Amino acid sequence: MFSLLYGLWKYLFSKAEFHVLILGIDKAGKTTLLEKLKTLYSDVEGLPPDRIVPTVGLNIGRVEAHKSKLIFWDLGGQLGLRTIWEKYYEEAHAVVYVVDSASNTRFEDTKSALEKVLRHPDLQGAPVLVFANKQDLPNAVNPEELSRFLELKNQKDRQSRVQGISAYDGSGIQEGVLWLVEAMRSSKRTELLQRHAEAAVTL
Ligand SMILES: Nc1nc2c(ncn2[C@@H]2O[C@H](COP(=O)(O)OP(=O)(O)OP(=O)(O)O)[C@@H](O)[C@H]2O)c(=O)[nH]1
Ligand SMILES: [Mg+2]
Repeated sequence: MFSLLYGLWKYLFSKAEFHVLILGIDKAGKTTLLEKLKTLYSDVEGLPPDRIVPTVGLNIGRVEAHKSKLIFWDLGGQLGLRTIWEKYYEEAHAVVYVVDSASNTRFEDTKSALEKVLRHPDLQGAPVLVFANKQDLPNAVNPEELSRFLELKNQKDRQSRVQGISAYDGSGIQEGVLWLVEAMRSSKRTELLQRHAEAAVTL
């Protein structure tokens, strides 16, 4: 009886928890974004951009947004560090892929790294939100153009969206996060991860 009531209580009142991977090649602005997310969605003031260094390990940010707990994992994007990304795929509900919209010489690199991420079987069905970052720069490519270049429309088994943002001034971030939470709430992958978690508790 207790477990039934506890289950009902949990269902009604506990907040859904989602793991979100922040990926993208080096210097895209992933850690700057993570720190901005902390400022926007938690009591903790994130680090200012001039105190952020290239990521070698893992940065974690826990925030609450739209009645959900979001745990962001930010990994390093340097070529030699990208092999670590896949260790986190299995447990991720979704991917935020950050692109430096003002660095067109690196668009091919960013596109092939993204394609590799989305091809991986451990990320099957995971919604992907591309943040076209650095929109504050005058030479930034707009999100529509970037979307055409990345050919995300070809993604049949997942929800995807490209959103223009600036991790400096925060513009566009909340709009993107709202989309992401809704996408995760309705995705089959979330159901699957939930079933895995329940099975692990029963064992
Ligand atoms: N103009 C502008 N610069 C940005 C923005 N976001 C990040 N940057 C700058 O871009 C550079 C790289 O930012 P990081 O956040 O360290 O990039 P990263 O993707 O975490 O890089 P790695 O950790 O090496 O993978 C820094 O000089 C930032 O200040 C932005 O929205 N606008
Ligand atoms: Mg970083």
